[in-house]
Amino acid sequence: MMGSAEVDIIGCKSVQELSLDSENLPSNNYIYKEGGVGFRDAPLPSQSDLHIPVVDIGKLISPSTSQQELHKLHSALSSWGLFQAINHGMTSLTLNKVREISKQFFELSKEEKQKYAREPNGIEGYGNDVILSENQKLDWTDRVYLKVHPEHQRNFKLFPQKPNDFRNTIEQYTQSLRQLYEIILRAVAKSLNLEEDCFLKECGERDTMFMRINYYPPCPMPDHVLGVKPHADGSSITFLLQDKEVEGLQVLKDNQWFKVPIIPDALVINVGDQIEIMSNGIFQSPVHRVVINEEKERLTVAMFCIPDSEQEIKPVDKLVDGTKPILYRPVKNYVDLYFQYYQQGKGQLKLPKFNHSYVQDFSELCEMEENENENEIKCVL
Ligand SMILES: O=C(O)CCC(=O)C(=O)O
Ligand SMILES: [Fe+2]
Repeated sequence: MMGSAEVDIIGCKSVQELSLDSENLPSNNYIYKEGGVGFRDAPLPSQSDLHIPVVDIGKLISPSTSQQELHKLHSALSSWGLFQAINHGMTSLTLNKVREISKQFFELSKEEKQKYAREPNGIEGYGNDVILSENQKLDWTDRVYLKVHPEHQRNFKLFPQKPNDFRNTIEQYTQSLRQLYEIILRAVAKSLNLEEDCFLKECGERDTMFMRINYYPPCPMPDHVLGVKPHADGSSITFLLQDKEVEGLQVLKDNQWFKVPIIPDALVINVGDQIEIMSNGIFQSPVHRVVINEEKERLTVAMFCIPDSEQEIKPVDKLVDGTKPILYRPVKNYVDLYFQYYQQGKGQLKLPKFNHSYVQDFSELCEMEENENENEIKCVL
C-alpha cells in the first residue's frame, strides 16, 4: 500500500495540474491499454433505434397525465435504470448558476482550492482518488464532495467560500432536489403499484444527500483514460446535472455502451443499488462510465440520495412472492461497503444476492469491514 514513490507523487497532484503538464503523458495508473477507439465511439441510443427515455415531471404529478407518465417511468427504469427528467421545476438560469459556481471553483488558485482539501482519512472536501495500492486504476477527475442534507450535518469548513455565491446556490439547489427526490421516490413506488410513501419510509428518516462536483480536465490520451471507471451508484437514486456542451457519460445496456445525450435543461436520474435491492431487482442500477475529451474540460454535478445508514435495506414484501423469489439479502450501511470496494479498484460491488456466487463476495466484504474497523479504510470522494 502507498509504497511506491510514483504513487505518492501522483497522489499529491490534482488531475487539473497533471493536465497542464503537456510534457508528460498520464502515468500508467490512468491508462487502460485495452481502451482503443471503442472508448469514445459508443453510439447514441437514437442511432440504434433505442432511446434514453425522457420523463416529464410536470405530467408525472398532474392527475390527468400521471398514469401515462408513470408508465413511461416504469418502462425507463426497467429497461435502462435511468431517464432524463424535463419540466422538473428548475429554470435554465438556476441550472446554469450551479454549473457556473462549480466551474469558478475549479478556476481558483491551487492554494484557495486546497483550503477545502479532503483530510487524509476524510471523505468530504476537494480532492481526487484516494490511492490505496500501486496498481489501482485512477479516474481522470478532480472533485468536490460535500454532505448537503440534512442542513445541520453540513461541514461548513469544507464548503468553498469562493465564489461568493457558492453556498447560497448550493443551498437552493439542494432544496429543489430535495423536493424532486420525494416526487421521484413516490412515483417509483406508484409505478410498481406500491403505497406511494413505501420507498421513502424504507429509506428512513435520517437519509442524507451528498453532492459531488466532477471536474474532468482535457486529456491527451482520451482513448485510453477514463474520467470515471465503470460503476453503478450506491445510492437510492442519483441526480446528475450534465455539462451543457461536452458529452462524456455512457451507460451499459445489453453489454453495449451508449452515450447519454445532452439535454441542457434536463437532469439525468438513475436508480442506485439500494433501489435495486428494495425493488427486488425489477429496477436495476445501471453501470455507467465517463470518457474524456482531448481539448475540452467537462463539468458535472451529481447528487446522491443515501438511505439512513441504520435502516435495514431489503426487498419490499409486496415484491416478493411465489413467482418472484427474494433476490437480495438485507443490508445496512451499504454505502460504506461500497466505497471500500470501489476504492480498492475492484470495480463494481456485487450486490448482496441470495442463491448466487455474489453472496460469498459480500460476506467477505462484511468480514473485511469488521476486521478493519481499527484500521479504517476511508474513502473517496
Ligand atoms: O460525470 C458524469 O457524467 C457521471 C459521474 C458519475 O457517474 C458519478 O459521479 O457517480
Ligand atoms: Fe455514477
